[in-house]
Formats: sequence, C-alpha cells, structure tokens
Amino acid sequence: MTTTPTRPVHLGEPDGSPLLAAEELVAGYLPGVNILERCSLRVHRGELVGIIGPNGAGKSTLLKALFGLVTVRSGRVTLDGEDVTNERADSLVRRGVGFVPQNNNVFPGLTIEENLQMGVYQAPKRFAQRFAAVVEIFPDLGERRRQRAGSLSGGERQMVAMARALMMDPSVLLLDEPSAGLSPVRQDETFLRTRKINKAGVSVVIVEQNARRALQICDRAYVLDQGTNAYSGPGRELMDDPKVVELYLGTLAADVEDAAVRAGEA
Ligand SMILES: Nc1ncnc2c1ncn2[C@@H]1O[C@H](COP(=O)(O)OP(=O)(O)OP(=O)(O)O)[C@@H](O)[C@H]1O
Repeated sequence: MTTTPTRPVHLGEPDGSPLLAAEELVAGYLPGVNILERCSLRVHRGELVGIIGPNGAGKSTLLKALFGLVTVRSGRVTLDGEDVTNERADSLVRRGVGFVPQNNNVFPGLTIEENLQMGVYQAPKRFAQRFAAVVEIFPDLGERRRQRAGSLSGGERQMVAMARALMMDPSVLLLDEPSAGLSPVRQDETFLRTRKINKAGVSVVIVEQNARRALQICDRAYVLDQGTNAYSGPGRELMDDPKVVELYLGTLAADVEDAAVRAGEA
C-alpha cells in the first residue's frame, strides 16, 4: 500500500504537466475564516478525479475556488500552466472549464433546448453543432427538447445541467455532487454518464458524497478533511486502504462481502 497521510498529496498522478491545478489554496467566504487551508489538487488531461471527504470538509469550496466563485487568499490555480487564480467564471468558461453546481442548476421556465442555448450564450453560432454532439451523450434531451426544464425530475434536471456545461466543449468539467438527492438507480445512471463524458475526452473533477461509488469510477481521488488534503491515490487503492475505510468510508456488511469476493478472485 502506497497511501500515506498528508504529504505527498498527488499520489498516482500521471507524468507531465497537469491541465488544471490548485496549489496550496487558502480560501474562504467570511473575512478571517479560512475554509481551505493549503489544499491542493491536480487534474491531468483525460483524467477522472474524485474529491471525497466528510461533510463540511471543503469539497464544494475547492470546486468553487477552481471556478472563481470563492476568493482565493493564497496559493494559485493554473489552467494549462497559466495562472487563472481568482479569474471570473465566465472567463474560465471561455477558456474551456465547465461547472455544474449542485443546486438550482437549470432555468426552470425555459425549455431543454433553451437551457442548452444558455450554455453557448458566449458563442451562439456554435449551438447547432454542439447540440448535435451533446444529444449523442444525452439522447433523451434531444427527443424532449421542447419540454420545460421545470417539469423534469431531479435526475433529468441533472442531465440538462451537465449537457449545458458541455455545450461550450470544455476540456475539463467540474461536477458538484451530481448524484445528490437522486434514487440509487438514477445515481448509477449519473455515474455512468460521467464516465461516458470522460471517455469522450473531457477531463472531469467530481465532488461526491457517495464516496464508494466515486472511488469506483475515478482514476484518482483526493480525500479532504478540514479543508486540506488527507489522502490521495488511485480510486481502487483508496477503497482498499484500511485507514481511509476506517476514517472516511465506514465498514458495511456489503464491504465484508465485497472483500471476500475479491479475495476469492485473487
Ligand atoms: N456561502 C457560504 N458562506 C459561508 N460559509 C460557507 C458557505 N458555503 C459553505 N460554507 C462553509 O464552508 C465549510 C465547507 O463547506 P463545503 O460545502 O465546501 O463542504 P463540503 O465538503 O462540500 O460538505 P458537504 O459534503 O456537506 O456538501 C462549511 O463549514 C460550510 O458551512
């Protein structure tokens, strides 16, 4: 087992320069209160990277800091080697960063098609070409393009939000708890869709409460605790790390069965 607490924080990362990186970020909402305390993360081209950890660990805050929605007080964010710390979200979108917030992520009064048009408001001429590409990943949205987003289920809205973020053809997509509030079946669909988006060439950072499921689909993951890095490594390795299991995943009867099955396979 190669996982160790605290440093180094990028265990298992591929060689080369990361596409998106947060180095030692200190950030927070209220003056004098830091939520992130020297928190770091790197995403390489083509990777699917998870962020897990207990409630209030700062997972969503890290994602927001990457997307210019929380002020970074020290440390830096780079995109393809360029410093983009505290750059505005609309500028990051132009540079190829997509963000899907956890809540209020569709315009309920607009149709599915209109929601997707909002995704390319900075480049409306690209709509037709991007719409065709996006409905390949989400065929249901193409068929129901005239339906108002407000009449959709939680899982369907989540699809619209992801599709809208893909309209600008991002190189990296930031997903904030996409499975939150969904039934187990819809959660599975969301994870499969996330994989599909990643396989289509989009690097993905996914914040997840459902840590086990996230670790199953991620190339690598970061475990945050109290605003900083606790563990990192390939998803499967973290799932097998007794410390990570004890502190962050809990032991369920299902795990014991799972471990027994895997031991039998070995
Ligand atoms: N807009 C805000 N203003 C002030 N404090 C905030 C704000 N948003 C989050 N916080 C605080 O920042 C801390 C980290 O919150 P964050 O949402 O990043 O955690 P998280 O790890 O994503 O948690 P969860 O899994 O519960 O969503 C919490 O203490 C939270 O109360």
